[in-house]
Amino acid sequence: MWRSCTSMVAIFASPMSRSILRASNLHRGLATHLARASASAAALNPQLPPPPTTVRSVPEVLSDDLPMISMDGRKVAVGWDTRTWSRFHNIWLRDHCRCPECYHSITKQRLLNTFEIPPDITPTQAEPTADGLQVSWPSSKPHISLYPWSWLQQNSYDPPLRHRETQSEKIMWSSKIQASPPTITYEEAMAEDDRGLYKWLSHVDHFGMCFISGVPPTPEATEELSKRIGFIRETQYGKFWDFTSDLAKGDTAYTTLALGAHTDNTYYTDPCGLQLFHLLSHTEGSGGSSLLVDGFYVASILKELHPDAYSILARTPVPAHAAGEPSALYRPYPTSGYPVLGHDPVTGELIQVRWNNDDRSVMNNLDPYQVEEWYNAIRIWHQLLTSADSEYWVPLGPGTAVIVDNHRVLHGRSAFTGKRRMCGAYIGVDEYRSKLAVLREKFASGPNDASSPEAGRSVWSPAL
Ligand SMILES: C[N+](C)(C)CCCC[C@H](N)C(=O)O
Ligand SMILES: O=C(O)CCC(=O)C(=O)O
Repeated sequence: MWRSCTSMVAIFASPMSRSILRASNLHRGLATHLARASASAAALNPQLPPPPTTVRSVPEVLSDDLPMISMDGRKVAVGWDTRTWSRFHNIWLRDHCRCPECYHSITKQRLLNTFEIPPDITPTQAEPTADGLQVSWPSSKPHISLYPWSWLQQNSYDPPLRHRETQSEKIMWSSKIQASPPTITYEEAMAEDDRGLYKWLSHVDHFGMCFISGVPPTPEATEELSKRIGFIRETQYGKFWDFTSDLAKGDTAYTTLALGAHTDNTYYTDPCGLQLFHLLSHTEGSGGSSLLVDGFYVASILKELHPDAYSILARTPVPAHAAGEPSALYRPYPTSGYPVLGHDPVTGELIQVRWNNDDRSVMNNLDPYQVEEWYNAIRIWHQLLTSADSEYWVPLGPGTAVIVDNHRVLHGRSAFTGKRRMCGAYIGVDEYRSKLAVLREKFASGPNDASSPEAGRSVWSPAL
């Protein structure tokens, strides 16, 4: 039902965007159109990171068919097959020795003093063994390092053999996702074996959001649910929030006004990673429906249809502030802010959307020759964000919470009347990603991960 390619796939796309995507055959096409568009965007604007690099895959090493090894004085080359060799600098290999003398097996910290390695260090021997590449180093007392084959393949840099941090599959969505939104039950999320928690965070990782049904309609239960992921991030709004339209805090969220699609915390250097909402009650009035928009989906359409607009949004920093509380005046550092579309400097992939037009400060860093171009770009961005194809309107209610990836999915609400009580919490992006990484170790570690529940995290874990 859902298809994916290496990094992003548009699903639940509507006719307009689907025709674009179908034109180039979804599987390959999306990756192609994203790569092509990022290549064109990068060509337009050198400040953009390079488009995603292509990587080769190599055969798994079998004990009866060990790689070839050669040395040239500065590097050790490993021949995976006749066509594919990886070259590792001697100093790089010595620096990455993970024997108990060089690397703390519990804390996973380097013990070796990198700066005592002679710049021209050269192995006395490098040979293939069933367990990996064994390198003997010259020293007053012999030092032997062993590098597992899978670790060398994972960390090959000349050439790159696979994405170091394989970008997990992002399943992009339009308003069509209302037919079958990612959902888990409260029981699953709270189950102590963490399988449901892993399912929950996997949905968030793939979709950028997930509903939780069957949540007891209380702030206490909602807070406990939030804490299943990690500690709640406290801000000027408090820790766990339980709010209504009383301007208890100096922000329009604490009014009855409509809020357009936005991401929170654009005024922080480090916007929160996740945001959980649970509508506890709404009486004596109407409206207050919730809005969700997949910022990655909209950005992929912007890139395809308006690469110049994408490019200027990817490179123009946007200042922001939270100044409604007398005791607080938040601005990001540097105060010039960050672009609407943030990219991984290594892979060139889109990794963050930062957009809140209400919280935006004075645009006093614009290139005078690009002022109208920037406004044209945000106008197109806004048009795409607010199209019927993009907007997923969902009336929340007691018992159903929703969590969103605040780096990808924009949220908002329609104006309302009456008494409306919303509660929720922020979770930091690193707390979210750490919990997901630990759950992946527990439930999805592959044969090469070298970690195990019994032995614990290996010093060769691909995450280190
Ligand atoms: C979530 N909570 C109601 C506590 C605060 C909302 C803050 C909204 C702020 N304008 C922003 O976009 O970050
Ligand atoms: O009240 C709502 O439904 C959402 C409020 C909001 O957008 C926010 O708190 O960031």
